[in-house]
Amino acid sequence: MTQRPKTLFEKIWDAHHVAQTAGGAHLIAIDRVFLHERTGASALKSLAASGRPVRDPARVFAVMDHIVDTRIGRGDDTLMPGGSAFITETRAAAQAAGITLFDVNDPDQGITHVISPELGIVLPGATLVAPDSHTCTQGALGAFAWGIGSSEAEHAMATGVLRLDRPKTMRVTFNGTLASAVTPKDMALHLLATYGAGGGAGHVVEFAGEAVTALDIEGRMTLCNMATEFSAMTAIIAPDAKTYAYLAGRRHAPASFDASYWSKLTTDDGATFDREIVIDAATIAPMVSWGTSPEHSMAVTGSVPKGPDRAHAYIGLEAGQTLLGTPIDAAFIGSCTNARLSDLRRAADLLRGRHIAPTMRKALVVPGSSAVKRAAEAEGLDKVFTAAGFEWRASGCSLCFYAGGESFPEGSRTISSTNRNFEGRQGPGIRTHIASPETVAASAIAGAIADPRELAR
Ligand SMILES: CC(C)[C@H](C(=O)O)[C@@H](O)C(=O)O
Ligand code: SF4
Repeated sequence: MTQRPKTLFEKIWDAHHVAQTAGGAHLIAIDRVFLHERTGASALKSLAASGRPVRDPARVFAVMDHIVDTRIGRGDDTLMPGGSAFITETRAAAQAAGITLFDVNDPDQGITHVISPELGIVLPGATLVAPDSHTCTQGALGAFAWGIGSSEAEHAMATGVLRLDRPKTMRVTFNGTLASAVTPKDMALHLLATYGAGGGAGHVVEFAGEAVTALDIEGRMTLCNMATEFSAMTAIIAPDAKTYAYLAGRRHAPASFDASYWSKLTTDDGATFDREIVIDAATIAPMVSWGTSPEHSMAVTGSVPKGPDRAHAYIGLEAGQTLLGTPIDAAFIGSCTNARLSDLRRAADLLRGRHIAPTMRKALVVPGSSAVKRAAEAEGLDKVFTAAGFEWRASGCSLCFYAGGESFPEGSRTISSTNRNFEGRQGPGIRTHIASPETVAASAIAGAIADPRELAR
């Protein structure tokens, strides 16, 4: 009997399906749990308080990324008022639970979704959960990886399973080839601008097509990172030879990949999705957000569309205005979206021998992990950034989100390689424009929103 064709997601789901409850929910086996200090300590503490151990500590990892101070020479002190408690409590709870902790000054420290792939913790065909909405990033390795709440994290650690309603499936196919200076960030913003921030609600989104296969693993992570901005449960990309080459030799990855199993981790011909979207990659331009939702995004050369009045009022841009040439005060290159080595290299390529505009009030680069920082320094990228007028920091989430301490100068209009441009996301009153690292670099040089293609020529 031939088997019904299955999507990649269905194969991972079926392989991890433990049972179905009387109410119709499913119990899914969880291979890895990843915690960070912003939400992790509460899950660990609540578990300990209930007298239950972590069922299998070897499958649970924690890192300090959200609250840590990214100024060089840090300890447990942080700019967030009261923030040190997140760090010290996570450390104590992680040690008591016997899980692996990447502490503040650990050489493997970094943003959760950067270090999990870097260390080979997330694997093709595996399930991974973390109490963080951008866990979808890790689907780029071919895992079913999704963000959960703290109480679900507690449940997963105690039992090794989670209760789920079966998500719907969607395939987003990017056919053709990206134009030069167009990046995975632009693909994500194009998808959001076209189909809306609610477009993926309730779905596991498989990204497929030539333009996705052509991406390197770091680019695939950028694309998957923004699935949560699309309201998707998560995203996934079929693993291929690039995935295996990326993972080879990573500390927690298996010594070899069994081709007979791993090569089956693809969507079968004839498998069906609840929804399909097809995009011609060649039509995508460098994108910048104009408003206060990632769906408020547009081609950098376009004019601002009519959106909600409140978004126009907050961002201070009218419908019909061009974005190009809009003065900016600050620039940020960082986050789990766009702070991997390839991102820093591409931004540095544009900044080499140039300087940010004298009107810029703050510009900083925060590497996605301590390993990325070391690798960038070994290539001299830190020198390129500092010579261009950027601050060079230690790794962490930093100004991707406002934790209550550091922000941009009051009233700043900021261009940022991050994933969220909500009101107040980077600090009270801060106006955020999200874009690729190339567009951030080009705009910092111009002191105004700029088209990276102009510099790349
Ligand atoms: C603090 C954390 C729970 C949050 C998330 O879940 O995404 C943060 O990482 C973010 O990007 O807003
Ligand atoms: S870098 Fe930003 S988006 Fe990513 S986990 Fe940290 S705060 Fe969230």
